[in-house]
Amino acid sequence: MRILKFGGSSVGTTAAIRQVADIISEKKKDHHLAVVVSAFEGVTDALEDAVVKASKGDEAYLNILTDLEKRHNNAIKELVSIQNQSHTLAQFKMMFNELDDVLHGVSLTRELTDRTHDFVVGFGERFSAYIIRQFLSDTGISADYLDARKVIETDRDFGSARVQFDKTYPKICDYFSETDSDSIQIVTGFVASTSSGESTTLGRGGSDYTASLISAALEAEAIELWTDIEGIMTADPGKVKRYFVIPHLSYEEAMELSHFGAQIIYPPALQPAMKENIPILIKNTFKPEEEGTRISNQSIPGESIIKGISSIDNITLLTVKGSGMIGVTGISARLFGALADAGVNIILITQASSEHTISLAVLPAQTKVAQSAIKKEFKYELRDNIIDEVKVENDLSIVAVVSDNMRRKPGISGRVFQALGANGINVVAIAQGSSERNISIVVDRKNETKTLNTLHDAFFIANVKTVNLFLVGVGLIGGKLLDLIQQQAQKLLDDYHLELKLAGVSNSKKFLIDDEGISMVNWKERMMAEGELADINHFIDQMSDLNLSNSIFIDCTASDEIASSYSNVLESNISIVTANKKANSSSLATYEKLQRLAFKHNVAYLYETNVGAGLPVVATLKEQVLTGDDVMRIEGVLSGTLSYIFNTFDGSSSFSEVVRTARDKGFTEPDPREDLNGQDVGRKLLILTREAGLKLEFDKIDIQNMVPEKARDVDTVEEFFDILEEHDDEFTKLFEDAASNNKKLCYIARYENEKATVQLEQIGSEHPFYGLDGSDNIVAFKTRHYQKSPIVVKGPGAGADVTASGIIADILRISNAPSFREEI
Ligand SMILES: NC(=O)C1=CN([C@@H]2O[C@H](COP(=O)(O)OP(=O)(O)OC[C@H]3O[C@@H](n4cnc5c(N)ncnc54)[C@H](O)[C@@H]3O)[C@@H](O)[C@H]2O)C=CC1
Ligand SMILES: N[C@@H](CC=O)C(=O)O
Ligand code: NA
Repeated sequence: MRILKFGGSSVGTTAAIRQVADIISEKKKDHHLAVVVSAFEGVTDALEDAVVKASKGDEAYLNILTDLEKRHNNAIKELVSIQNQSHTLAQFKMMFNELDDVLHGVSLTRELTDRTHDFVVGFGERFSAYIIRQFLSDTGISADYLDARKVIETDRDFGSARVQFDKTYPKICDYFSETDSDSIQIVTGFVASTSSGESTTLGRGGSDYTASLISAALEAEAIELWTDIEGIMTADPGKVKRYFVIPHLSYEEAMELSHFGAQIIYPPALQPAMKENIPILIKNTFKPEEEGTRISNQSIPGESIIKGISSIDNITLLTVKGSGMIGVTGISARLFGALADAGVNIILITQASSEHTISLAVLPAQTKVAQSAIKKEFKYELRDNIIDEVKVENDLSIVAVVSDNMRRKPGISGRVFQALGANGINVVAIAQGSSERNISIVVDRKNETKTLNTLHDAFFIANVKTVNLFLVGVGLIGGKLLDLIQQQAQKLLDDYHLELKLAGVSNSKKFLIDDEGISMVNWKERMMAEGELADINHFIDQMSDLNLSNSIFIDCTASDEIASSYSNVLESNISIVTANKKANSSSLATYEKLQRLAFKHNVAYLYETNVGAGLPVVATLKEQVLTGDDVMRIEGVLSGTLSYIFNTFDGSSSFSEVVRTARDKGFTEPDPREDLNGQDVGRKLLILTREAGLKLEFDKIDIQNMVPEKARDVDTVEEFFDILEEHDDEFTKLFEDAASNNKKLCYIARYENEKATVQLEQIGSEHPFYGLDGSDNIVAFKTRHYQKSPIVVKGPGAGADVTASGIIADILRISNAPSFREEI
């Protein structure tokens, strides 16, 4: 025997009821069935509303009745064949009249007892079971109507009646043994009756309870709870987008998940079935082919370590502490006794190992009651100051990670806290259930969703992890970055389960933030249509308000303003990847502050492309320093633009033309004067010295400026080029001078013996930099470990492709942090 139960949404429309009939006729091929049904969706609430209104003399209850009658009559007309319709309508009318009479009585007496209330709200199930039974018979499925009041007996505590198991089970057994087993019993959910036949109801989870009782009495092989969702999810779909259906849960896991907010089943209602080890299946009426969730004591092979993550979004934490708590036996017993007496429901308890403090979580509505219960119980201890005033912390959430496996697998909590730390989530309190079946974490309410997502990503690693990108500056480099991400998207997804999502974008005119993601193809049209006026502070505020896990801020501007807002980004626990050199080359204090902030907030601050574009220059130097090496000299060609210019310029075309070509190839800064005046190279040298641990300021670098005086202050780049043209001959002369010495021009940055210089030099063929080609950069680090033969990094050091790939490399460094992908 299998017990099927269809909830309100599964019988909400006649189309749904037809679907139910299909499921039943399919199932009955292989099983004996009993079917429990809820009232049509919304009917119980309507009955409740009507009876309350009637008791207040509000005539509007009559309208509710009219609607209810119409709805059920229409269902009969749509579902039941013509020849059976009038009989069914008449039978229904009789039941309905009974309801009508009671409500009329209530409206006259203006009195609503729990007993009448129970009687009225149970009508919905009687109506639906009756109509469904008629419909099934009509379609050729042999079915009987069973009013559960006949078989389920409760005490007389109307409103919260308790089932009398010793009476109920035999009644169910007797009833079923006397019925024709080929006929399916269509049972009214939710309703029961006292020994003298007065109607009662089974409370929350009512129809589930009915199914559970019948299954326990008949020792059914399984219960199937048919609803409008596909099963129990790994997390609340409203908060975690990448949830999925949990294939299997133990009874204890199901209870634990429900305790912490997953409202799919009401475990007390399923207790009778669990006691008899009857498997419970959660299935979707509208997608019957889906597997759903199975709750049983038989685990399935290959189950994930964690089953689900749930949360309670608003709780208050009360902390009791004081010297009077140490080593005094019975304090917790008194505390919890007092709270129990006051009717306080304690959701979570943690005790410091020092025994000095006990914290407990309660629902906000119970804070006051709990506080005064504690005050009363510890009146003398409070007076004598051996227990402090109760500390109250509001606006907190509890997130619980649930699994049976915790008892067997070490390291789960390590993984939880590593993932939280990596996302800058502050943990207010921690508790592990005594069952060792859950770890509960108390966090600020504003971090609830982020915590859920972070943990979901950390544990369900077979699933995709999303990294949320917030890009500021979509010019040459930013634009190329978006192209490259799209190009790599499939591979990253397939090989690394990584989705790079554009969650925010800004150019100098507008910005747009959308946690659902912004298309990397038509971001611009959307941003210009829907976006707000560009404002970096608003951008950062909205980005941090979203509080998404795995967020990275990417700066592809050359802007000082953007650079000066990095500290706000890091303080919002968001990592930064930047191609912009302005922050790292401003004051030493700023550089150091940003490093400190990143460390403090446990986020990444990466800027490989600041020097040598995609070449691994910064990373190489960082590693050397971290391994204890000392940098003695830094020497290099650090400008792709200037390298290209002096590798190409041979007098055959004018100097200004070569500079234009460098710009067109995407090597130059937005303003090429920044390259020619040595500022860009100076910044890079400064950044390298800082990475090497040297404390240098920009003004200590001696820089040779190659921009003609007249061109330095003109407003536009075009004006600059016009003036540069006038000076072409001077550059030709420089080239010819060098050539006459068998040398070539090379713009070299150098740091040695506390001296930093950036200058144009003539170098001969013996010089290691002589053979540079195109936009090549070269940098040589002479260190204590590498004195005779310095470490050299060489290759194209400017251009959109190499720079964009360098930025992606930084993004991947952050995304693949161990907390995200580590297996236990
Ligand atoms: N071109 C190259 O080979 C390399 C460039 N870089 C760096 O990459 C950065 C970008 O360079 P490009 O893309 O060539 O410059 P670009 O001028 O093509 O793009 C910069 C974009 O940033 C936007 N922008 C400026 N201020 C803004 C603000 N306040 N808010 C939002 N957007 C703003 C501009 O409108 C422009 O579209 C620069 O910092 C550059 O030094 C780094 C390594 C190599
Ligand atoms: N303009 C720069 C670009 C890289 O930082 C260069 O030419 O090297
Ligand atoms: Na680099």
